[in-house]
Amino acid sequence: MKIAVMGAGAVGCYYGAMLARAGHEVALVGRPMHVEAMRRDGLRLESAAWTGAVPVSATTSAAGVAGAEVVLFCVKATDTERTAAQMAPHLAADATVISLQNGVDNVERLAARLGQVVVPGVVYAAVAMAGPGIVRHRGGGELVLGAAPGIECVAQALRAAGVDAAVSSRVAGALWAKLITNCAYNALSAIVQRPYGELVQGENVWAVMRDAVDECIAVAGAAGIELPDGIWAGVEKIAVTMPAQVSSTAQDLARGKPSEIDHLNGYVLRKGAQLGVATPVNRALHALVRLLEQRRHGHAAPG
Ligand SMILES: NC(=O)C1=CN([C@@H]2O[C@H](COP(=O)(O)OP(=O)(O)OC[C@H]3O[C@@H](n4cnc5c(N)ncnc54)[C@H](OP(=O)(O)O)[C@@H]3O)[C@@H](O)[C@H]2O)C=CC1
Ligand SMILES: CC(C)(CO)C(=O)C(=O)O
Repeated sequence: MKIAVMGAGAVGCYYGAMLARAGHEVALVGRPMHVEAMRRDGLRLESAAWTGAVPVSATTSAAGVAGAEVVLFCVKATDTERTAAQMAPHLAADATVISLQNGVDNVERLAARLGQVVVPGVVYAAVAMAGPGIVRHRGGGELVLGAAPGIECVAQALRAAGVDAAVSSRVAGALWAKLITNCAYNALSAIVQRPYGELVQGENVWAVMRDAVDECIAVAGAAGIELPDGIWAGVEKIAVTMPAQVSSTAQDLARGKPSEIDHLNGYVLRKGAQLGVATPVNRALHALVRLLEQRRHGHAAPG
């Protein structure tokens, strides 16, 4: 299968490496530092199960998606529109485009720019770039893909490559469940720059998380989303299974990069406003992260 990865970062390089290792033709579109390393040394995957380099083709140009049967769209939610516009002129009309991103609105925004169907994907992985052209797998890797024509074939290729990939007609609920977990942890962990295990020991932290989650559940209900059972239990589990983890929002802030907060708590408060559901806790968490982002970008308040 001819596969392109748009956004050669942690997620794109992980699934790209797994598919390339299984013999698929993989082309990655990414930043010069990673592209140069991949062209020179291949794409290196470091995981408990397997470590090594796989040959891939790599380019900094969005034209790298030309001719691909499957495109894994793996940029941050903040880059969706801009990247889609770069990719659109090169994309085959019958390519299967899969969004592997956090947030529930990427598919809609991407499809509007591309003028073609986009398949939602939920990513349950812990992966990070460990250097130019090097991706480190820390755990997980499961994918849930939305039901769509031809998608079972892609899921089969992923499974044969060692990725636990399922197809579900209830992917919207799964995406929202992930969004709700992000709304509970990401901003709090970013504001105090603390891992989850420590975070939840703070006074009233569980109560704040519960309030944020309840608001999200109310917004999802008003939006007609069928959530899976056990949302709060799933949220509680994260502090136990990942006590040493800081959120991706915390990592973005620490690196001075824009975070995805507008597509996490920010999305919930916009959707809540549209649907007449109050979201004061999500609004406060969003506002605090935005203030921190501005401070880190040099827009400090006078005095
Ligand atoms: N990392 C993880 O474990 C998980 C991540 N996710 C989600 O997956 C998505 C991707 O995350 P992740 O892989 O961590 O992010 P990364 O920032 O590691 O990867 C995205 C890469 O794409 C690059 N990029 C952005 N726009 C373009 C473009 N137009 N052309 C070429 N390259 C581009 C970025 O460069 P630059 O930074 O310079 O813009 C970056 O190197 C996010 O929505 C995230 O929330 C979900 C589950 C787990
Ligand atoms: C699941 C969680 C909260 C794990 O860190 C995450 O997706 C993130 O940090 O963005």
